[in-house]
Amino acid sequence: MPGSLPTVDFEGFKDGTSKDALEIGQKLFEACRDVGFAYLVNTGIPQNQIDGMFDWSMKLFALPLETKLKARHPPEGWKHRGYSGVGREQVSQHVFDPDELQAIRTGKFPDFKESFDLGNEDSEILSNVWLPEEDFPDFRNHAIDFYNSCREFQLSTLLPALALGLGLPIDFFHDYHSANANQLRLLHYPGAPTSVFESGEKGRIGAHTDFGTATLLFQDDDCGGLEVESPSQPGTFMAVPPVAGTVIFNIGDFLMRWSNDTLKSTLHRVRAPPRKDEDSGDGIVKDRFSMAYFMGADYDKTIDCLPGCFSPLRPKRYEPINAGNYLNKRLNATY
Ligand SMILES: O=C(O)CCC(=O)C(=O)O
Ligand SMILES: [Fe+2]
Repeated sequence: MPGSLPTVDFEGFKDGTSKDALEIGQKLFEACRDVGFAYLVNTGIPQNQIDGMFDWSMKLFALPLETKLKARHPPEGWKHRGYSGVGREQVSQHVFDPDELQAIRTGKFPDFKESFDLGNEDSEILSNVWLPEEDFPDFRNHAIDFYNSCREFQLSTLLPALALGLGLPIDFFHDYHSANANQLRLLHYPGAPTSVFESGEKGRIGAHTDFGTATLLFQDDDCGGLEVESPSQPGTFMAVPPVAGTVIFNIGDFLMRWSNDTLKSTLHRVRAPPRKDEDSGDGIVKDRFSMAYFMGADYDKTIDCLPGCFSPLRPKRYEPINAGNYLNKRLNATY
């Protein structure tokens, strides 16, 4: 078991009809019930594509701010598309001019990160926001291909495995995830002197739960800093270091509610990695890059407690709810 999370290996899952596939589903279910997080291996998402997307992400965030702002995130909180500058989330005003950026650098905003969001390229309601092709040629194609690889794994393997693990028909979740309402977020946490993280002046991402169905999280091999709340000791966070060849998976609040709280949407955060023993001076905490693929349910679907997750002894805790209403309410709250 790398680190402190369970590992689920999808080798041999194929079309999901074998006994091995059922066991994989059960293992995934147990991880989601007991921890809400797992390391996944053999997802079929090509490693060279993951590495390549990290390279694109690094190049994107290294562009001048004026260029990145050509793909500025729309002002509506629910339209998670395009570029958000450092400090944009959590605050209500735009903070894009250099003086304000300096204010952020000197500690006005605790979440020290910038991000770029994209989703279904064919969506009419929620269209992608790209940089002009001449400013950053080929990025668009690569980002869409990577999004599609994540979606392929989600539909061909992950959701079927989850359905099997919950004792549901293998295609149960497909009807609720057919509209391609997912989001890929590229994240960059700039480096800074160790002391500003230690003093609490800056953070990376505060403790939160994700709010959709589930998330695939890719973190760069180098930095570390992701922490997940311990299932046995609430309030205590355990380090979830990067492990080569794995993808991190976690449940979101929407699926937790749908499962009558059988599956856990677990608190997690990113902090600066701990200071190394030999580093007694004011060293620099490295930049960190990560990519999160948030799976979202179709906005027009209404969900009721999953079959098998309620009984006379464990009554339904929640009313049926429309996915669009639920997700929009949550999205608007963070921006
Ligand atoms: O950067 C990370 O590793 C975590 C990101 C995250 O939890 C999020 O964006 O919801
Ligand atoms: Fe998260």
